Amino acid sequence: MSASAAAETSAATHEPSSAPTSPVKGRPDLVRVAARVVDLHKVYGKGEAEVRALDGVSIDIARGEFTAIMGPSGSGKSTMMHCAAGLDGVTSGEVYIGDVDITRLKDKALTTLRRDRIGFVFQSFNLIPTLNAQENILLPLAIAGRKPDPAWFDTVIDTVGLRDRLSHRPSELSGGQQQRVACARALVSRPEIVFADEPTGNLDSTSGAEVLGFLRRSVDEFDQTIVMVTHDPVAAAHTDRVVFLADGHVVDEMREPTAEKILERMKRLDVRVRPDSAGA
Ligand SMILES: Nc1ncnc2c1ncn2[C@@H]1O[C@H](COP(=O)(O)OP(=O)(O)OP(=O)(O)O)[C@@H](O)[C@H]1O
Repeated sequence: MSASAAAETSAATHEPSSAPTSPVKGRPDLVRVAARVVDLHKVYGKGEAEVRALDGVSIDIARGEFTAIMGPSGSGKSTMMHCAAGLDGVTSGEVYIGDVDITRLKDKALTTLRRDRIGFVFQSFNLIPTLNAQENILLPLAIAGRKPDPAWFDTVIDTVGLRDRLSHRPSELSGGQQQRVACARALVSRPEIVFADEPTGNLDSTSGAEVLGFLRRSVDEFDQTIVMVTHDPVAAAHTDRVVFLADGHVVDEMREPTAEKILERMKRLDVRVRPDSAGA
């Protein structure tokens, strides 16, 4: 995705995240759920080249929780996140953001929903090189024709610790600082949910810990909902809940995760996926 497209999809209203909480008719359970995928299937290719990347995945993402999606390489993590965030179409199944099944939306409505209700953080930051940090952070709101809430902007800037870097361009910032700009950009519009795809994948452990600390604070202090795809058990240990995928299926989940417990679980998944490594 281009940086501008990423910025556009990050744009959102600055209404608080409580926006659309009315239950789907007959589905009062959806009130507590920020996002939900139901029996999701995603098939790439045809015939001999067919890959069943997701094979009946159902996950509820509770409001105000930090959820990690983990699993071996090729297990379907990125596909799941892209389908859940409306960046990719599904083969079958339902995907709810709040109470809206986004698989039923036409392109324009889907683009608007992504812009107004979802924040994105990508591994590669996706900042606009010619804009300074403040302009990057505010770009999605500018594209949406909205003004930032000054008090909320201040809160976000202080939380990510970027106050003295606002006039710097991305090339003048460290990787960790750039990712904090990207996090601020995702959060300044108060989206209902933030999807983060390997947000610490390009960072050293210190910068990664800073970014994860910030994401954690945004959940604890601002009631943000975050879904993060990661390979890193240390990163996933910052979350409330880890959902494990293998071969396009949800195979387990863990609450109050620790890096040790996650590592142990991942080892068993790797053995399942690659039986040859069982004795290794
Ligand atoms: N555009 C595509 N066309 C064909 N196959 C694809 C495509 N995208 C993904 N796949 C396949 O779908 C399966 C799931 O891929 P996905 O990228 O979701 O896995 P992942 O768990 O995110 O992997 P990784 O940890 O390596 O990033 C893999 O077998 C992959 O090769």
